Amino acid sequence: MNIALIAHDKKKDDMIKLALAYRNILKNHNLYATGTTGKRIIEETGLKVTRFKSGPLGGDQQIGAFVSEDKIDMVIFLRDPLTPQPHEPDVSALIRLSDVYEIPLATNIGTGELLLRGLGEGFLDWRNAHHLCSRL
Ligand SMILES: O=C(CO)COP(=O)(O)O
Repeated sequence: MNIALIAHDKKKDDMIKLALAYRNILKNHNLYATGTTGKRIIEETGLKVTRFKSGPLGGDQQIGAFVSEDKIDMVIFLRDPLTPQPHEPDVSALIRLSDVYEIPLATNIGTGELLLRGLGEGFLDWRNAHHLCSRL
C-alpha cells in the first residue's frame, strides 16, 4: 500500500508518536510525506519515506496529484485546526481529492490510529483488488 503522511507543525510530534507506535505496520508499506514531516519521520523512526516538497511550497499538491493518479491508498494528514495556514487552499484541495477518489483519510491522531490498525488487520486489502481491476 502507498501511504501519505502529513502533519502541520504543531501536530508533528503526534505524527512521530503515531509512526513509532505503528512502525511495525508502516515498515511493510511505501511511505510518502511532505518535506518536513518526512524528514522528521526518517530521522526519528528510521522508516523509509519518499519526501515531496514542504507543504507550503507545494507538497500537499504533489500528494494530491498522486491521489488523482491512484498512487495513494491512504492519507494520514494531522491538521492543525487552530492555526491559520498560508497554503489553506492546498490543504482543502488534498482533502477534497481524497474524497473524490474515495481514499481513506484521517485528519487527526484518533482516526489515524484506527486507519493504521485497520491496515494491519487487512481492512484495506480492497485497494489491492481495486488496483488489479483498474489494470484490466
Ligand atoms: O504544511 C504541511 C501540510 O499542509 C506539511 O508540510 P511539511 O511536512 O513540509 O511541514
